[in-house]
Amino acid sequence: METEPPVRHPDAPAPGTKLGQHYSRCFGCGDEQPGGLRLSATAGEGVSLVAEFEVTEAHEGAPGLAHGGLLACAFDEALGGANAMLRLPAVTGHLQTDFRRPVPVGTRLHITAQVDGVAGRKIYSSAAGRLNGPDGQLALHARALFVIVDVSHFTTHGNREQIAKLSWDQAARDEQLDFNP
Ligand SMILES: CCCCCCCC/C=C\CCCCCCCC(=O)SCCNC(=O)CCNC(=O)[C@H](O)C(C)(C)COP(=O)(O)OP(=O)(O)OC[C@H]1O[C@@H](n2cnc3c(N)ncnc32)[C@H](O)[C@@H]1OP(=O)(O)O
Repeated sequence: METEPPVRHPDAPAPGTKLGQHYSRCFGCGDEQPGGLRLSATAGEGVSLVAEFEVTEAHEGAPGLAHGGLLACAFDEALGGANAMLRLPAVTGHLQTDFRRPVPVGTRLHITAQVDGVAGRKIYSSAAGRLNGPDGQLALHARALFVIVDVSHFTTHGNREQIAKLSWDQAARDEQLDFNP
């Protein structure tokens, strides 16, 4: 697949900037979603970000170990967040996750996610997850395809009442929807 290198948007948050939640009820990053992952993300260099979350008992699959689907969710969130550096609304079309090491409850999972290339509406991304910090053991690797969508994707298919409750500051900036942040 021929891709163009991703171009960091001039208004993308500077590297090191903590990214806000894009939606308070988001299972990945929202603080009003009980049992959610509460992933916190920081803008990285280029078109990338760094994200972390604490694996708790709410995330168990086997006793004392994280559920694989929840770990995939964390990657979906982190990879989706990396699109904020392009400042383009996009949704996950395809997500594949390699589980290389078990992730125990109590781990702080450290995720680096980056956009690798863009082809028309298609955004190709990858991410790695390490145990308890940037130099920790590699536990997961993921690749994803995101598809750039119009805002009407959310207004047509989403819940209009919940969308209407979003404040303008949260929903838009510079006459564009503000996707994280
Ligand atoms: C006032 C408004 C306020 C709004 C507030 C919003 C707040 C929220 C803020 C920010 C959101 C960020 C949220 C982050 C959360 C993490 C991300 C998620 O979990 S997203 C949820 C999971 N994903 C879905 O639900 C997608 C469901 N799928 C679809 O809707 C469609 O299939 C879609 C949009 C992905 C594509 O549909 P098409 O009809 O637009 O386009 P086609 O032509 O089918 O695909 C375009 C290209 O992509 C390829 N493609 C699509 N899916 C593919 C796949 N699975 N594998 C390979 N290629 C695929 C196609 O082959 C095509 O390629 P060729 O242009 O022909 O080269």
